[in-house]
Amino acid sequence: MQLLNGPKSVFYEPNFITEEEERRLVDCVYAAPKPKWQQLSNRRLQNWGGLPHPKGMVAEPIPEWLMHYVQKVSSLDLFGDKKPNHVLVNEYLPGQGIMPHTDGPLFHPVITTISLGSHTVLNFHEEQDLENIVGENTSPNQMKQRKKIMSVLLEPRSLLVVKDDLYQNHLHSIEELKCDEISESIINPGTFKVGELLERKTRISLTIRHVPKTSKATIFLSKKF
Ligand SMILES: O=C(O)CCC(=O)C(=O)O
Ligand SMILES: [Fe+2]
Repeated sequence: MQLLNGPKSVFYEPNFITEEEERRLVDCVYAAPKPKWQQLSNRRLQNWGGLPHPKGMVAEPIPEWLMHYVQKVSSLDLFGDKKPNHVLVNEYLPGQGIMPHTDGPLFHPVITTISLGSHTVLNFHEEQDLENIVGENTSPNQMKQRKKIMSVLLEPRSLLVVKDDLYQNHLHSIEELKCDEISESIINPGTFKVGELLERKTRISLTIRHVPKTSKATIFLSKKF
C-alpha cells in the first residue's frame, strides 16, 4: 500500500477500492434502516460502532460490510497501537458541505476517509487559536473567513488520511458548491488542469476512526436483555 505524503501529514491514495466495491458499499449504506440516518441542516449521517460521547462511547458491533474496510484501513498501520472502532457515514448532495471544524478530542488524532459516488474538495485552514474554535458564539461568517492553506481533491474510491499537526491544529471544511474548479491550491490535481470544472454528484464518505474512550455499558445491556 503506497500512500502519497503531502505537506503536514495528509496522505492520499486514489482507487483504494474498486468500482464494484464502491457500488456494494453505496447499496449497503442505502439499505440501512431509516432511523439510522441523522438529518442535519446540510447533510445526513450514520454512526456505526456507537455514538462518540465525552463520557465514553457505548460500543456497538460494526456490520460485516463495513468491518472489512475498517480492517483494511487498520492494516495500514496508521493508528499505532490503536484499532479503528468507529465509522461515520456522511451523505452530501451537490451543493452541500461541512463547515470548518476539527474532529476534536473524541477521536484518536488520525482520520481515514473513503469517498464514494462523487469527488469533493476538502479544504484545510490556517492554524488557529484552537481554544476559540467552533464555539457557540462563532458565527458562520467568522468561520468562513478562516483562510484556506491548501485543498485536497478526494476522488470517488480514494482514501484520505489526515494526522499529526494537520489533525490537531487546523480546521477542515467542504464548501457548499455544486461544482469545483481545479485551483492552484489543490495539492493533488492528478491529470486535471487548473481551471477545469468538476461537477459534484451525491457523495458518501466513510470516515473510519478510533474512539479512545469506550464505556462498558454494552456488557450491562447485553446481560440485561
Ligand atoms: O466527508 C468528509 O470527507 C469529511 C467529513 C468530516 O470532516 C467529518 O465528519 O468530521
Ligand atoms: Fe471532520
